[in-house]
Amino acid sequence: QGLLSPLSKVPGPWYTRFTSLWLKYQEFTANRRESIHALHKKYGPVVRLGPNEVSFTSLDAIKEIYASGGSGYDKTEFYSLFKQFKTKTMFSTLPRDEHSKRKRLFAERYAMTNVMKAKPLAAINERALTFVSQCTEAGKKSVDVYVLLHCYALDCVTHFMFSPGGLKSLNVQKDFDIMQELTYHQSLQKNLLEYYLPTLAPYFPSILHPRASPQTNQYVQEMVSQPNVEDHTLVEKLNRKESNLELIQAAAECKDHMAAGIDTTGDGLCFLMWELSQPPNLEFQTKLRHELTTAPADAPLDSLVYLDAVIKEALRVSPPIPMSLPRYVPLGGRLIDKYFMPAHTIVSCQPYTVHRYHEDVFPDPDRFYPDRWVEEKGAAERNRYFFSFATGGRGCTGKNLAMVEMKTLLREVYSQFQTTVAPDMNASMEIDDQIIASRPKGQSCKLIFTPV
Ligand code: HEM
Repeated sequence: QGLLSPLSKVPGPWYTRFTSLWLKYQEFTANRRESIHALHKKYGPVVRLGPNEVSFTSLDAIKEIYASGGSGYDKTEFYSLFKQFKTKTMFSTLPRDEHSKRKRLFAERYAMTNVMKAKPLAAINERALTFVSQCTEAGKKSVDVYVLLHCYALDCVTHFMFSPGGLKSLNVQKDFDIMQELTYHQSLQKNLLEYYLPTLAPYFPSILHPRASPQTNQYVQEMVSQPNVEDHTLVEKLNRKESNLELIQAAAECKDHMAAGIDTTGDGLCFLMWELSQPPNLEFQTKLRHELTTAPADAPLDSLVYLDAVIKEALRVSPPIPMSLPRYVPLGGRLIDKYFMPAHTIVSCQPYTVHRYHEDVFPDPDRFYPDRWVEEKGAAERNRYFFSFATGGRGCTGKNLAMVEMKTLLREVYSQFQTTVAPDMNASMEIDDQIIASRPKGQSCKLIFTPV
């Protein structure tokens, strides 16, 4: 099969024709993303990862895999790992038709017009001010922003879904416990075992099962049956009769969005503030502060172009979901980047590599350099290659919410403070891969906030 397969023309190490053991080894040792990236550097824009798996980097491949026909190809069983309360959610629905029915429920809630309504905005603003007051209170002492940013992201997303029942983990201990339950866990290998041995998984001893999150489960279940929720919230929509969801399905969706919204936004902001606090990058902070302090107080978030550039650059260099987003080639097979892929081949692109491979689009790609986003020349091309939120019908539902959360917080912080790396910061900020997302390895990022 190795030599006769239509995939035999795809470049890659010889052993990938015969076995997927190499790839599985990289996955279990949390090295999948880096090793795929190294293969692309050695073999080019298309590489074979295993007998039935190929990785791509080009814009044509991205469009074909993730956006052809609107939602691109079906997801693989990998996504079944992301069920909640043993129930399928929009994210873990594999076939595209079934997915688009469910998606219709969410589109209006996550649209910018809903996110920007007075009530959801007021909740985000209030949380950003609480974040800032904690930085002020710390005075000259260091602040662990890794912790606070996860609290901020959790508080914002739960307010959006459940107001008035949103969490206040930034300043309420029992809510903080929920943030901890969701953030500090190590389930990569356990999730992979469940993925590769699905028939044995029910018989695993409990130590091999991914983490449980009892406090979160209880909170979400209480929130979905909460009376008198505000009009803009997600749960208000999910609980409508015409939405046709059982209570457990609504709870599963909400828990999924909570999980999707905490580490991504939290880690994205954390990598961003860490980058901005590096001594050579303080000049970018100065430019950002200039934009924020010279703009009128009521300037719309979208008019702050340098703020947008800083966020895009942070999400480009350290995408919170940096790893392959696997899909199946549909019946009949498809031609992708001139290679014929038979039906059911697993194909993917990984944001980490998409953002680094094309040096004509992103010169000096490992460097954090926000100014590249404000250059007019090449702007359309850069935006086309920006893949942190994926693309097409299965791209990030929460993108608008995440952008508004990030912009609101950064506007508050960088118009009032300069941040620098704290002398007692010794945790690693290396990208540490989880099952699909990543996080800073040391799970701590200490900065000093100096009022300006
Ligand atoms: C900086 C922050 C964020 C980043 C970088 C991000 C990134 C992504 C990416 C790359 C995907 C596609 C994953 C795949 O195809 O496997 C995705 C999907 C998704 N995201 Fe986000 N996300 C962020 C914030 C959020 C927030 C705040 C929410 C919700 C409140 C959210 C909810 C979702 C949902 C529900 C999906 C599944 C969409 C579907 O299956 O149709 N995300 N996100």
